[in-house]
Amino acid sequence: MKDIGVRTTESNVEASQDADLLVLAVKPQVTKAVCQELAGAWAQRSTTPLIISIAAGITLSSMREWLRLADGRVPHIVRVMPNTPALVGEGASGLYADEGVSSSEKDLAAALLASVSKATEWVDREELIDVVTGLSGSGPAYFFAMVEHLIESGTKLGLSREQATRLAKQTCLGAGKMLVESTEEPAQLRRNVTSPNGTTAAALESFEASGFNDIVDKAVKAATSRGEELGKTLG
Ligand SMILES: NC(=O)C1=CN([C@@H]2O[C@H](COP(=O)(O)OP(=O)(O)OC[C@H]3O[C@@H](n4cnc5c(N)ncnc54)[C@H](OP(=O)(O)O)[C@@H]3O)[C@@H](O)[C@H]2O)C=CC1
Ligand SMILES: O=C(O)[C@@H]1CCC=N1
Repeated sequence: MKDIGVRTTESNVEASQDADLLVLAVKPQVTKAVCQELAGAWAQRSTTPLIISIAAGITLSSMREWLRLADGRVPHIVRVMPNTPALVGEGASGLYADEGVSSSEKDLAAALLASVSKATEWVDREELIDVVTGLSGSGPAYFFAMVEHLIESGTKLGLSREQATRLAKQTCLGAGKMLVESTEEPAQLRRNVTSPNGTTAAALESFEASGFNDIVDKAVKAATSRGEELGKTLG
């Protein structure tokens, strides 16, 4: 971290001491304890940092309660939901802030997320952050699972694992690139691959017969509901 000028510490209090902005990136189960630790340490500060929380499910009202200072002041909080492709500068992120957050604070949060995200979407109701979590927060894992299964299928049908891996990964990357670079809708891109009575049609009919749409719908709902549940049980 020294070569990029970042100071590190294992103390939350020390890390937050002079901060104007604090990214709260601990697990939902740890968020309450960390917030309370910080609020206790900030009693003497004249200003508090802007908090950007990435914790799945944890609501603004819970965090406000935990971060409330002894004199009643409450730091401003923006809830965001990034995803792991942020690690390669290709993140997709959702953000929510209510009326207590100023427009310059919102701009700061959006700029931070935009530095690692290609899609940065504000939502206008807090509960939609759970939907963003179910779609794009958890979403990379859905595509990784799909690629894992494509590799297994290709291997079972006779390709070497290495060949199947290279073909599946590049197919995912190529399809992703077309999705973001093409002016055509995803459905049209799908139709372009699907020759009448051809191989793609056979695969898509198999997907449909296995209830593919329902599988995706249920999975996104399951992740969204889990976010809501985390908020209720840990709040
Ligand atoms: N994983 C993902 O794709 C996404 C995760 N999120 C959210 O990000 C948060 C972190 O998730 P994830 O990165 O998967 O979890 P990890 O367990 O990988 O990371 C949690 C981090 O918190 C640190 N930590 C644990 N306890 C404390 C503490 N008391 N004070 C300070 N730091 C602490 C851990 O350090 P150590 O390892 O030393 O214990 C670790 O570095 C969650 O709230 C999750 O909902 C949001 C979007 C996407
Ligand atoms: O699985 C999780 O709970 C976190 C939130 C979004 C992605 N990973």
